[in-house]
Amino acid sequence: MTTTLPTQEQHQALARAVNLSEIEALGRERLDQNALDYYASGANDGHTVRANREDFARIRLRPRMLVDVSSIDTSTQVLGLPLDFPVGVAPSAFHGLAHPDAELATARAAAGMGSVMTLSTFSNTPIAEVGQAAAGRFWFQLYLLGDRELSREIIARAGACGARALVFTVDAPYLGRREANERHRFALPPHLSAPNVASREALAGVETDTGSQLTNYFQNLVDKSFTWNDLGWLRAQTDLPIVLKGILTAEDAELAVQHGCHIWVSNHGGRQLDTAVSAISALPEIADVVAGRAEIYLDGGISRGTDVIKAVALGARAVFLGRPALWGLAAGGEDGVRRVLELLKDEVRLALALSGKQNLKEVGRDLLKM
Ligand SMILES: Cc1cc2nc3c(=O)[nH]c(=O)nc-3n(C[C@H](O)[C@H](O)[C@H](O)COP(=O)(O)O)c2cc1C
Ligand SMILES: CCCCC(=O)C(=O)O
Repeated sequence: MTTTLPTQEQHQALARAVNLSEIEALGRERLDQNALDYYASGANDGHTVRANREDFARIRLRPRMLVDVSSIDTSTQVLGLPLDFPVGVAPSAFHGLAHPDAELATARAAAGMGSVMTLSTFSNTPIAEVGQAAAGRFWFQLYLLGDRELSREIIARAGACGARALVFTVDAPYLGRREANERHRFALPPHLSAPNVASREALAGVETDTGSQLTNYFQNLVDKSFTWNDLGWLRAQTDLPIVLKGILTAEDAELAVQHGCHIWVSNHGGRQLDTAVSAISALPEIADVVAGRAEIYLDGGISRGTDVIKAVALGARAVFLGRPALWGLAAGGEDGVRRVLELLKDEVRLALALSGKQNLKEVGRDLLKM
């Protein structure tokens, strides 16, 4: 396996970056319009994309003083997998738009940092190769396809390649309308494909009459009729823990627990239903109803260590990064994703120390002024 090393200049720029938004600026510079539209966009007016960030900033902390914080432990476990800090990489399609090493770079960075990567069904790299690069530190994200037989094969392959969990995305029976992609007629460049689901030819043949190639491609492939009643079928396909990604209400969280699933609170980074609640504002009612019966994760708008500890305080066991990982990947491949994770890990440690907490177990709702 080859690795494309960052140039000296990229390496230095990454090392100088002091926060995730500086890495975002470096990443954006390196992307063309097609990729930038795809990575950055939210659905419609982008209200939910902004709310994800703003609602984190609105929550204020109640730090405690005169605590021995000479040693801080940021570690946790997700489904029995030890993490050095409570941050993983969320699934995102097409890492090849950001960097030639694509998902391999992301997987290596996450594994090297003691994190975990979630591999999208729509990766540009086959599951088997990513599984090797991730050294056991990966979950597989499933889009259930209309073709059940192919879905069954993909689920089996993920398990055989070492995935530790199946993350079933439930908020996207259709793709939300990302208007920048429609306007600029998004298309996957000819050198990239989605090897887990379909050949390059299948993708190239898709009509682009709505503007974005993606909308039609996705619509043709994904099962839009799947309901809670069908979860038994999914359960029968795998022994892996199942995590439902895209839960935003206490009602659905209760159903998830009743079906033996874990819960990933998410609005898909504001890319699906615009004006849906922010992820962090949905978390309290979900944590209350779940009451420890399942693990809870969250993504959407994480950019600071204080965001991470706020989510932990409200009941998340770990949080996941969508766009920030992609900006890092664009800015410098494996090096760039590693830098994103490193910066956030350091911020989590400092946020804990300045809050008067020695470890994540001490982080509860009393840390927050809502
Ligand atoms: C470019 C892009 C592609 C995505 N692709 C997928 C995907 O294939 N499957 C999925 O479940 N979620 C996908 N998501 C949603 C992310 O997993 C995650 O929910 C979201 O990005 C989190 O918000 P953040 O970007 O603010 O961190 C994608 C997000 C982005 C930005
Ligand atoms: C065709 C892949 C869709 C990926 C996705 O979930 C997103 O763009 O948000």
